[in-house]
Amino acid sequence: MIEVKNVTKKFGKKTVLKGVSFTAEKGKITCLIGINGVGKTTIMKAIMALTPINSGEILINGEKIHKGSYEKITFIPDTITMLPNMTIKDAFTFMADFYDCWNPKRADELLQFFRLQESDRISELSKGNTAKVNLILGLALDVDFILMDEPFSGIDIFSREQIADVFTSHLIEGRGVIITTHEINDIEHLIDKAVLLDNGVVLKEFDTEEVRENEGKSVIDVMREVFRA
Ligand SMILES: Nc1ncnc2c1ncn2[C@@H]1O[C@H](COP(=O)(O)OP(=O)(O)OP(=O)(O)O)[C@@H](O)[C@H]1O
Repeated sequence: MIEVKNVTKKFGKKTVLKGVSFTAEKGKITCLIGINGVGKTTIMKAIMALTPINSGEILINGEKIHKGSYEKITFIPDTITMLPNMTIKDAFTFMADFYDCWNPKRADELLQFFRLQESDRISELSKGNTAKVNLILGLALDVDFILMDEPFSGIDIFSREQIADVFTSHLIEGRGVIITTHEINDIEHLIDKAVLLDNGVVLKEFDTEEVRENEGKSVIDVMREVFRA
């Protein structure tokens, strides 16, 4: 489980996270939802210890993040980190050299799933295909938790649908996923937990199935209630 406990984060004088708490479980998809600039990426970076926090605590399977945690958790940013002149094959080789937990079989399976070729050059990929390669590089790591920053941002409907299909496939099963989005429509039916954020504060954290069954409400219904209150 990932536990984010009362985390605050300042950039200069600006407090961006104001006591953020929530949990994300293994085997579930947790979605951080909020408009641009509310602090979603900052939370992801804080979980990965890529940005220092001012107070609070973040635990991964009960432990503070340390060097060894990077074999348990990975972060897929919203831009690709590979060099543009690399082919997908080069990127896979780089990942295999760098990470002990790289799973080449799953990488190939994902490549087929997205109908991409190993010889495709990163610089020549469309925006949608770049997002897919980025996703493959994260999903092919055998880790417990996968953090994805805006995986659906700025890509066409068919690519979005294909990426959504991955979320319901065996390629993700059993792992904990945290996604950020400001656009819930495509993934509403996929997520197990929603964390509604505004201005560095968690307004509501809820189990989507529970709310659907007990209150007959969709995630969007709850968002309307909370964000428009
Ligand atoms: N390195 C930084 N230095 C100063 N301010 C920063 C830095 N990184 C983020 N911020 C500020 O922190 C706030 C939250 O940014 P963050 O990127 O976490 O938001 P977000 O919810 O992910 O937004 P988006 O949906 O646009 O990606 C913004 O006001 C942003 O300008």
